[in-house]
Amino acid sequence: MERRHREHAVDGRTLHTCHPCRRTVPYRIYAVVHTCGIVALMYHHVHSLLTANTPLIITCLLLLSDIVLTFMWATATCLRFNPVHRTEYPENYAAQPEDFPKLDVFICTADPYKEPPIMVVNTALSVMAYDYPSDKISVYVSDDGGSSLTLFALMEAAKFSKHWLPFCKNNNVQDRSPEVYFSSKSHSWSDEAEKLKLMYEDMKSRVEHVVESGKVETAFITADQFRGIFDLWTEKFTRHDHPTVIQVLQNSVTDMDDTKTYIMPNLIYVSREKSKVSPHHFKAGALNTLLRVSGVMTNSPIILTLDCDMYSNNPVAPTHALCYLTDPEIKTGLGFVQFPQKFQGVSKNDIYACVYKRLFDINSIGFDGLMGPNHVGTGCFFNRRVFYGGPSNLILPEIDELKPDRIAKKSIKAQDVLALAHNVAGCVYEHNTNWGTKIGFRYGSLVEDYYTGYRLHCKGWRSAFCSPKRAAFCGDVPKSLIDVVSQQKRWAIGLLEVVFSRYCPIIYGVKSMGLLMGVGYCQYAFWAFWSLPVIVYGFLPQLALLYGVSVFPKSSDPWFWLYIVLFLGAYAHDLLDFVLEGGNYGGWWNDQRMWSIRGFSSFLFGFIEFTLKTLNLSTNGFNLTSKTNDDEEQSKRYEQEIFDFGPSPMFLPMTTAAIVNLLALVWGLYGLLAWGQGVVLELMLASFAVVNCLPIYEAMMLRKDEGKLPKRICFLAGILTFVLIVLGFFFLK
Ligand SMILES: O=c1ccn([C@@H]2O[C@H](COP(=O)(O)OP(=O)(O)O[C@H]3O[C@H](CO)[C@@H](O)[C@H](O)[C@H]3O)[C@@H](O)[C@H]2O)c(=O)[nH]1
Ligand SMILES: [Mn+2]
Repeated sequence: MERRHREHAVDGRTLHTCHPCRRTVPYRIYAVVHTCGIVALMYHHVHSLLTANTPLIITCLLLLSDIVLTFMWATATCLRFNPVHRTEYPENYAAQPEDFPKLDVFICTADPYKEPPIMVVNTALSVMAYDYPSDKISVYVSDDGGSSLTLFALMEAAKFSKHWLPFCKNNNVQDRSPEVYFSSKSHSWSDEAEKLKLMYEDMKSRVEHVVESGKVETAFITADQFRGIFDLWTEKFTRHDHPTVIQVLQNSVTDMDDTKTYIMPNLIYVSREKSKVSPHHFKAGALNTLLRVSGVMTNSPIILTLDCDMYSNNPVAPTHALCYLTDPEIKTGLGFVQFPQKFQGVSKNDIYACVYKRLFDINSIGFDGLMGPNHVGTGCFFNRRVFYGGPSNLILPEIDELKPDRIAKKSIKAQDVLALAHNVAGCVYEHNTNWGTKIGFRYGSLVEDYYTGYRLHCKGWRSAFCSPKRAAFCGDVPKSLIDVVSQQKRWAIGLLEVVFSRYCPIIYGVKSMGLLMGVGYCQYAFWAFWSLPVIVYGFLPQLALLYGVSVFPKSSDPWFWLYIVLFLGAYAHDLLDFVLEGGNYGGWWNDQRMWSIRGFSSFLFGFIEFTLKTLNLSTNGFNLTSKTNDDEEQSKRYEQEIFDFGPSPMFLPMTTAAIVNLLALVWGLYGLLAWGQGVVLELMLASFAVVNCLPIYEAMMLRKDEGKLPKRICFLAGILTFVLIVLGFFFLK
């Protein structure tokens, strides 16, 4: 069989190759089989609707759920249509140091207490130390928390970098986040390393001390040039209301290490102006400010965006991206190169399914065979031009200094450059401009990453997925269930904002990008809709079982087998996707469990909050995911893979479902033994749910630790179960 293997070479040297996954053809064949199964199922539903031998409400709800499942299956199938794997050969990238393009790195942080400044420091250091000409790198840190603590930490980072960079480059260190390097046990320590370690610990304790004490004491400021800056933090300065602060902490033109051998990259602290009366558009707003500030100062053609918790783990990551971004054959239409988010410190079987294998790996290679992966917010190299209109229609910004192809020649410390930088970071700057609508990161959704990437694809830009063997970017995962479900609730709301906008992928997306890309994007957009089938299948058949009503075909009925085949097929397919992309079985099991947990919590509550927001009954913003884990008990539970619940109404529906399923199973088994007749499918479903719910029963009854399910939730779930059973009496009997 013909295998389409594509190879891209410049001057006879291969920069990257792309080949289709081997599973493509079997997947396509199976897709046809599964489609036939679904058609049959729909026929069956319509038939039961017409002949009405089960209560109407049951058939309707099941039909509706199956329509959602079918739609979601179709979206997944689009992304299984042509998955590809790419490889880059950074060693073949032959540019001389002076010919490397300039690179602007954006790092976002927003709260020194949820995102410890020492973490921001490590992220910044990891990119400053890239194997890349240092005079070409400019690191911009956006601080939406407007915190002097973060600024102080970055000053310390600048000082430490003068030792850290030479050390990494002389010793070819691979872990360029000092925290990771110094806590790893896998290498022997030279004297030099020991000395540096002390220096790092010293810096870390200073930073942590300052954060703890909540303010920067003058005694801590060692460099005279920075002494006056902290005076900006007056009484009136709050995180929601303050002037712009832009501070050049390191300048590649003047700063070198102590031995005067290495040039230091630019490091710039930016905290945009905030005022309670101007909307600031969360992260998208922060990134747009950085786009303009960096545009005024360095205007590099290539931009890397990072969240403060994603340090760079691979010193040649930028060269991997350059293999695509500088390839003359594809570069004009190439908008961005996306790396997957990878995580460290994940428990053995990833209990909360936080590595998001489907999101970051499986779907990405699926998209990559079409127009390219969606943007996931961090670890992404952009072509600056992408933010200014489609590949062939440039939209000019309001001032010449921001034109994407302008070459910035002036010093970043020049008075007029700094003045303009302050101006473009002001909170009224965007009024009556195209920022957020046609230029820059797009506003209007809490998932600005998904939304912006989507709009760029609609404009005709392509992207490439780059996943080197040594992970390029690593971050932390949330370590308690409440953090996980809250994060995903925010995502669900953001995605619903896209669905109910004029840019809904099912219409606008399909029109602009074609069927496969458009429907593929729906996989995320319609995420919250999963809650419907999850809830219906989690309650309805079980309640019916309690009243002896059978909603599925009996085991003697040929339709019975259709259910079995569709269920097994869908789950086996999912498992296969997972394992072929390097997952383990335990991880898959937890992933599918988290899927149903999300359905009962994040997605359901996302729907509710989105509705309230639309009706103007509530305003909810961007709730940061906490990145501190100083709760030792909690960390221990995470390592041991014990669920950590805690008090939240989001756990109520799933606790109720756990109780209902257990009751149904017991009742059904009793029926089977007592009367020798059983409703097999219902029983199978309930047992599957009960096995999935084991940690919930444990957390309700057997545990005493802080992470158990609070009594109040168990009690309410009991009441809710009772209510459902009573309701069932009226609707199902
Ligand atoms: O007003 C804000 C809010 C957030 N952030 C930054 O946004 C990033 C992501 O926030 P986080 O709380 O870590 O959210 P996650 O859910 O972990 O992030 C995922 O989802 C976000 C969209 O909801 C994307 O922006 C992220 O890249 C993606 O990793 C962090 O660096 C924050 O500092 C800001 O700069 N300003
Ligand atoms: Mn994050």
